Formats: sequence, structure tokens, C-alpha cells
Amino acid sequence: MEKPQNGEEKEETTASFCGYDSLHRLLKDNLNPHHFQEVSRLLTGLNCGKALEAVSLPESATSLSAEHGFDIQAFSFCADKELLREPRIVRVGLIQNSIVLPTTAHFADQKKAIFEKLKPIIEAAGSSGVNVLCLQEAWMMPFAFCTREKRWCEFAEPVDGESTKFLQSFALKYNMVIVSPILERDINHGEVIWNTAVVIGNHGNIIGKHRKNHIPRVGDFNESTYYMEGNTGHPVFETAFGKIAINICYGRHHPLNWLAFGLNGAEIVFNPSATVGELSEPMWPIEARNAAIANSYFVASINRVGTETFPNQFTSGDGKPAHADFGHFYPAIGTAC
Ligand SMILES: NC(=O)NCCC(=O)O
Repeated sequence: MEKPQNGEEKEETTASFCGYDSLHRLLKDNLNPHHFQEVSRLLTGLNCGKALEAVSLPESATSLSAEHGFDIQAFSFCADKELLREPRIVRVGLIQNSIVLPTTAHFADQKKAIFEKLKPIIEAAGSSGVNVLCLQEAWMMPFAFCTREKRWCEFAEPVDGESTKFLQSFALKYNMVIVSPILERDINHGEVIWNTAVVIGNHGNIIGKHRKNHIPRVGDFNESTYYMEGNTGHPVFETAFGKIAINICYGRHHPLNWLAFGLNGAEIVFNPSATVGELSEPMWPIEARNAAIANSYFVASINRVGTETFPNQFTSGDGKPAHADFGHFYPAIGTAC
């Protein structure tokens, strides 16, 4: 994840929680250790009776983080030890990033800059032994669906396109499954556009894809201008490290969506998102955890970070003045259960 603003800077305009990069950080900095532990116990629960444990990361990863200015954190979640089976340890990685160039830059340059930015972050995940890595929703472009302008469709790619090829080499190099949420262009069916997560196997193979099945028509999320409800059902993908599913962003508000992935056998459900604080931040800590508790699987949720502005004014159809700023994508930390 990119290095967030910290509490000392009190950057209320860009950070999510009164100048802190997370609620967790705000509480930790302001409560005494006992109160912090008790509040954490109530907010996030305990992990087999203990507070969440940080995992130490290899120097190869921390040096990349220092050199390229991104934040990297790792925690372990354990289940009760069984007597007859060895534990199956799976390392899950999540990447949240802002875009690099202004949205007015040439589209090819914007995409290339995102690729360049992600390279060391993916390397850090790979060298930390991550088994399954998930990127954020439509990671290869700005989240331009507020604008309703057609030209952003140019970012769309076939499932085996540029972004998949870029990630396949990392999957192979690090023996790592990668979930890659992209804007898809279905070149075999009239170039229909979808919001799709491509699942790349640990041998660099394409295991399959899932298309977002609940499309928001709320606030600035005018996504149905671009793509409609996906036609892939609720697939669960068998990977070398477990059975995974992807519930893309807005799908997290729909309990039956989570249930269907569970009934189909998912052990980990990823929730790559792009959402802003004003709309969904209060729901964020509840939805993924509730899904995990109710369906007996792990949930790994991520959002974008940063603020994206667009060259032309757009409206939400809510009677408010036109604007060019999508709002701040809040960092989502520690929502796996
Ligand atoms: N990308 C997307 O589905 N956003 C929806 C916003 C939300 O539900 O928080």
C-alpha cells in the first residue's frame, strides 16, 4: 500500500480519519495500551484469544518499501490448532494504490505509469512469500466511471490483454496466484465492456474470470453507463493455495452474493473495491467481517487510495453542483476476518 499520511501531519483534507491514515492508527495514538486493546477486542475481535500479531517481513520487501515509498504491513490470523491435521498456511497479499499521472495525460502513459508503480510493490509481495495476491478494482486505470464519458472505455482490455500479460510474469516468478480486476473488453462478443476480475494461476496460466454482478447506480458511481451486471454467476476458482472467489466492490452490500460464493465452496473471498468515504466508509468495517462470520470463510477487502480528479465537470444527478473531483478513496486496513 502507498505510504499514508500519518497522524502527526494532521492532513484532514486527504487522510480519512481526522488526519490519521486509519481508525486503528487514530485509536492507537490516543488511547492508553489497555484501552486500545479493549476497544480493538470489541471492534475487530480477538485472534484465538490474542491480539492480532504482526508478521515480520524480509529485508528484500522492506527495502523495496523504503526505496519506493510505499507502506507495507503484515498480520497473521490463526485458527484453533487441530490435533489430526497440520495447519494450512496461506499468505494473502492486497495492494491499494493511487494513480500516478493526471487523468489528462495520454492514456498509454497513464497505464504504463501505474504498471511501473506496481512493479516494486508486487515484487515486495512476491518476495514476502505471498501465495495469493489481489489488486484493487480496475487497477489499471483511473476510476473514471463518474464522468459517463465514452473515451475511458479505451482502457478496456481482453482477459488475456496487456495487464494480464504484465502480471503473468510475476505469478510465474513468485509461484503466486494473482487476482487482477480490470475493465474488460469481450472481443469475442461485440466488444462488450465488463468489470472483471481475472484469476491468474501460480504458473502464469489464466484460471478464469468473474464479472462484477451488482453494478452501482448511486452518487458518482455511474457504472451502468459502461457495463451491466456480469454473466458469470458465482464462480469459485480452485487454486494451488485454496478455493477463492471475488465479490467485486458493490457486491459487498448484497448478502446473497456472499452466501452464493460460500455455498459454492469459497475459502477466501476477495473484495476489490473503489469507493469513497462519504458513501461507504461507515459500512466498510461491518460488511466484510459479517460476511466472513456468516459464511465461515476469510474475506480480504481492499479499496483504492488517493483522490482522482477529471478534466470535465460531471454531476451525480443529485441536484448538487457539477464537480470534477471524485472524492477521496479511503485506505482500507485490516478488514480480513
Ligand atoms: N465501484 C463500486 O462498485 N462502487 C460502489 C460504491 C460503494 O458501494 O461503496
